[in-house]
Amino acid sequence: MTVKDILDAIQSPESTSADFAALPLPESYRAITVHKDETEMFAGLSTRDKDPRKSIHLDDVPVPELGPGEALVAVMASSVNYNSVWTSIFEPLSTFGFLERYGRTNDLAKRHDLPYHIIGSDLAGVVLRTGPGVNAWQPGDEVVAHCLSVELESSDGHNDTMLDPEQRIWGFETNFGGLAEIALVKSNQLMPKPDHLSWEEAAAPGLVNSTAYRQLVSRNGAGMKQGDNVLIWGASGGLGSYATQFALAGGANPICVVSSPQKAEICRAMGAEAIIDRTAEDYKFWKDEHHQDPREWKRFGKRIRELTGGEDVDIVFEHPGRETFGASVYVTRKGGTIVTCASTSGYNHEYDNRYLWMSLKRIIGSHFANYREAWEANRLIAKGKIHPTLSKVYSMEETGQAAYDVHRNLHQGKVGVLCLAPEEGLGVRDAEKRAQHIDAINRFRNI
Ligand SMILES: C/C=C/C(=O)SCCNC(=O)CCNC(=O)[C@H](O)C(C)(C)COP(=O)(O)OP(=O)(O)OC[C@H]1O[C@@H](n2cnc3c(N)ncnc32)[C@H](O)[C@@H]1OP(=O)(O)O
Ligand SMILES: NC(=O)C1=CN([C@@H]2O[C@H](COP(=O)(O)OP(=O)(O)OC[C@H]3O[C@@H](n4cnc5c(N)ncnc54)[C@H](OP(=O)(O)O)[C@@H]3O)[C@@H](O)[C@H]2O)C=CC1
Repeated sequence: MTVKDILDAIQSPESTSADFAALPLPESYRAITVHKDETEMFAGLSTRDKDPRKSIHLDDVPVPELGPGEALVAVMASSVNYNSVWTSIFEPLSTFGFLERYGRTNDLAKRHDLPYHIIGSDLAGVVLRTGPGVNAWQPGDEVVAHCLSVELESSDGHNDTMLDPEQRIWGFETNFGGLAEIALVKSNQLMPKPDHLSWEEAAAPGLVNSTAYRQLVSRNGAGMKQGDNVLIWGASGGLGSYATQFALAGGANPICVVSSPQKAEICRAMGAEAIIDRTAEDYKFWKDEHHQDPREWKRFGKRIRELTGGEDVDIVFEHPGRETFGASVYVTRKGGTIVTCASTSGYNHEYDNRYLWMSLKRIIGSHFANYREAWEANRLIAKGKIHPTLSKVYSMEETGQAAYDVHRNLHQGKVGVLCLAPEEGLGVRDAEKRAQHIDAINRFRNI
C-alpha cells in the first residue's frame, strides 16, 4: 500500500467512506521537515541571509500513531505561512524546544518530540482515519484544517479556546503538520472544505484568514465596525489580503500600505481606494538603529488624512512590528486601537507613550483565532464572501523556494504547495458557485 492508492481513491468518484476506511495506511509518506541536528546551521548570519532552501528537506517519514480525538488526513494541498519561514531559519527560537516541551506533557504527546519537525499549518484534503471518540467526521470527508491545537483540560480556555494554557499552533508548536502527504490533527481542527474551490485554493486562506478575522473583526480583537478607517500594513500580503477583504466586506474604509505599484494594483482590484506605496513615498521611520523620526510619522499621518478627507485611523492592523509600530501608534485616532499579531521586523517595539495615554488609545495583542472564530472565518470563504488570495503554486520539492520567496517578500497574497494533488484545479465540487466568484478567486494568480 502506498500513498498512490490513497490518491486513486480520492480521485475516483465512486469511492465511499467505507472504501476509505478499508484502505490500509502506507508505512511511510513524504513530508517537509527541518532537522534537529541543523538548528545551528545559520549561526552568525543575519536574518535576511538565512536561506530556507538550505534547511527545508523532503523526507520519507513513518505514519504517526493515531490517538483519541484525532484524525489522519490525506493532504492534497497546503500553503506556506510565515511561521514555516520562522521554523526554517530557527528564529526567534528553534521549534524543537516546543516539541520537547509538548512531549513532556503526556505519553501520547511524546510522539511529537522527534529529531525532525514536519511543518505546515494549513491543509485541504480527505479524512483517512479517525481515532476513538470522533463521531463528527468520517473517512472520505473532504476537509480543511485550522491550526489551533488545545487540550481544554483547564477552565482558562473554556470561554475563548485561544486562552487554553496548552494552546499550540499545529505544524509549528506540534509535529505532523500540513506540508506533507499525510497529516495528524485533532478532529476539532477539521472544517468542511469550501466546495467551490480547488484543493490548493481551499488550503490557502486557513491560518491567515482566521487570524485576520479575530484581529480585525472579532470582539476579541479590534471589533471593526461600519465606517471605520483601517490602516492595513502589507495589505496584499498573507494577513493583509484578508484584512483588506474584511474591511471592504464590513463597510469599513481600508487604507492599504504596500511596497510596489503592482501590489497597489492588487489592492485596487480588491476594491480599495486609499492606497499608500511605502517605497515610492520613502518613509524612513527610523533615522538610525536607535532613533525614530517623529517628522516621518507626521508625514505618514498627513498622507492618511489626505486619503480619508482629514480623518485619522480608527484601527491599525499591525504585524511588521519594530519598523512601523511607532508610526502606527502615532497615526491612530484618539480612542483608536492598534491591534498586533506579529513583529516581522523585530519584536522589541518602541513608541512614544504620550501619544497612547494622552489620546486614550489601546494596543491589543491578538494571536490566531479560537475554534469558533476559525469556523466563522472558514464559513465566509465557503459562502464566497471572502476569497482565497493564492498567487503561485509550488510542488513539494520546491517548498524551500516557496518559503524563500515569502521570507524575501517576493510573493503576493498566499503561496500554495501541492502535496498529493498531481496538478492544480482539482477538487472543485460546485462549479456554479465557482463561476460566480471566478474573477475574485483568480485575482492574485500569476502576478
Ligand atoms: C498562527 C501563526 C502565528 C505566527 O506566525 S506567530 C509568529 C511566530 N511565532 C513566534 O515568533 C513566537 C515564538 N515563541 C517565542 O518566542 C516564545 O515561545 C515566547 C517568547 C512567546 C515564550 O517563551 P517561553 O520561553 O515559553 O516563555 P518564558 O515565560 O520566558 O519561559 C517559560 C517559563 O517562565 C515561567 N513564567 C511564565 N510567566 C511567568 C511569570 N509571570 N513570572 C515568573 N515566571 C513565569 C513559566 O512558568 C515557564 O517556567 P518553566 O520553564 O519552569 O516551565
Ligand atoms: N500571531 C498570529 O496568529 C499570526 C502571526 N503571523 C505573523 O505575521 C507576520 C506577517 O505574516 P503574513 O502576512 O502571512 O506575511 P507576508 O509576508 O505574506 O505579508 C506581510 C507583508 O507585510 C509587509 N511588510 C513586511 N515587512 C515590512 C516592514 N518592515 N514594514 C512595512 N511592511 C512590511 C509586506 O508588504 P509590502 O512589502 O507590500 O508593504 C509583506 O508582504 C509574520 O511575522 C507572521 O509570522 C501571521 C499569521 C498569524
